[in-house]
Amino acid sequence: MKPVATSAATRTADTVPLTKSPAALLQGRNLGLQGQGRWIWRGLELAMAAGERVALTGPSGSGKTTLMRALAGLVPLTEGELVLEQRPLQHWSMPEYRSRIAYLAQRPELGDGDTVQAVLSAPFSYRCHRNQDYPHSLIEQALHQLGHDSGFLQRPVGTLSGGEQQITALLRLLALQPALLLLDEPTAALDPRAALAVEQLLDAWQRDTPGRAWLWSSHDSDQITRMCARRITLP
Ligand SMILES: Nc1ncnc2c1ncn2[C@@H]1O[C@H](COP(=O)(O)OP(=O)(O)OP(=O)(O)O)[C@@H](O)[C@H]1O
Repeated sequence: MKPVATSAATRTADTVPLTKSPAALLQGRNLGLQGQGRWIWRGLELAMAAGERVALTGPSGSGKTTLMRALAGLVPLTEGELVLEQRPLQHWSMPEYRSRIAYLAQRPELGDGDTVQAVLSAPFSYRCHRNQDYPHSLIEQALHQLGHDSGFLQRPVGTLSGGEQQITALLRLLALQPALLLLDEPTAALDPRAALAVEQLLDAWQRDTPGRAWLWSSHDSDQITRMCARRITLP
């Protein structure tokens, strides 16, 4: 894993040259994002292979959240190109792209009127997921692993704690079986025991199907060591 050289004016990240590899999952070339008249990051080169567990680290304000949002297609890049599974971003429909690469926000939006069950099953009514069935047993099993019974599914999301909202958002992503998870401080709102349960759940999710990968942002260096094999660091 050799860092790709960039000019002195640009930021660098740990990269792997993957252009021709059939296992290439996500590649970002010369990525740059401008916000309010300044570059948040620029000249980023990054690559992830199928099956990789990668950490995204860097000081507060270095742009980890904005990078994840850009990789997820939620924020348009100012410069650069994204290639997912050998296909440039512009050749994907956004719903299809977002079903392959899923972003878990630090403070996810769930609405406040619906139950957990309604939030989890809503994406399956979208056209892009019409060929997928809602995975009842996967969700039941995951809930059990996280220490909740099926009564959790009937809770109105407006009554959930921050940690419970994070868990609900994570389950919503896992139900759609993406290839790449972008996890933005996924356990920040959880107590240590619940955080460990989420780590175990994600570990099992990743091992379950070859090729599943994640990019995991956390300020907890012990967690990064447990959950990631290499890191991309923003300066
Ligand atoms: N939409 C936006 N427009 C302009 N600037 C933005 C926008 N979103 C974020 N920023 C700025 O980009 C910088 C990076 O923010 P970001 O939240 O990505 O950092 P971070 O590394 O995730 O921080 P933390 O570790 O504290 O969560 C900050 O200075 C932030 O104010």
